[in-house]
Amino acid sequence: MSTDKQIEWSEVAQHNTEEDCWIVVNNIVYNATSYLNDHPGGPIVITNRGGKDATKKFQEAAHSESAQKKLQTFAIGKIADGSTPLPGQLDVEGSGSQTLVGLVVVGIVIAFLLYTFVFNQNPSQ
Ligand code: HEM
Repeated sequence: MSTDKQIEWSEVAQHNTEEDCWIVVNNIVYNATSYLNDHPGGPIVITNRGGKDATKKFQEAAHSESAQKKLQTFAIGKIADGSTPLPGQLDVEGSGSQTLVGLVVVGIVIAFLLYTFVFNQNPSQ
């Protein structure tokens, strides 16, 4: 399908349901609605990114070449020149900082366990 049409991020944001699900991968806009129930990874991973950028998630899933070709068949346009994503629409910073929070929590738990069971044994018992 043609990708000449220019689409604003604000327009993409409105297509974020199971009945009407657009995602963006590398600044190309895809209408994934008809594919949701055929997706081998399930519909939810796609609808989670509905109305948003899905570039990072799509790459993280290490999709095959045929999956990339399949994706191209759903192209409906590209992000308009100069259009800026709304807050939370990009697929970059959010998950990175969540990973960091997760690591800090795991670190605190390990430090607590070490302190309780290794360093804090009472010698008088
Ligand atoms: C219209 C967009 C998409 C198409 C056409 C597509 C296509 C496919 C295809 C054909 C497979 C089977 C394996 C392969 O050939 O690589 C697959 C698997 C998978 N996809 Fe997608 N995908 C899309 C979007 C997404 C998105 C946005 C995510 C994540 C947010 C995702 C996550 C996955 C995962 C996790 C699997 C592995 C499932 C498994 O092996 O159990 N996909 N996808």
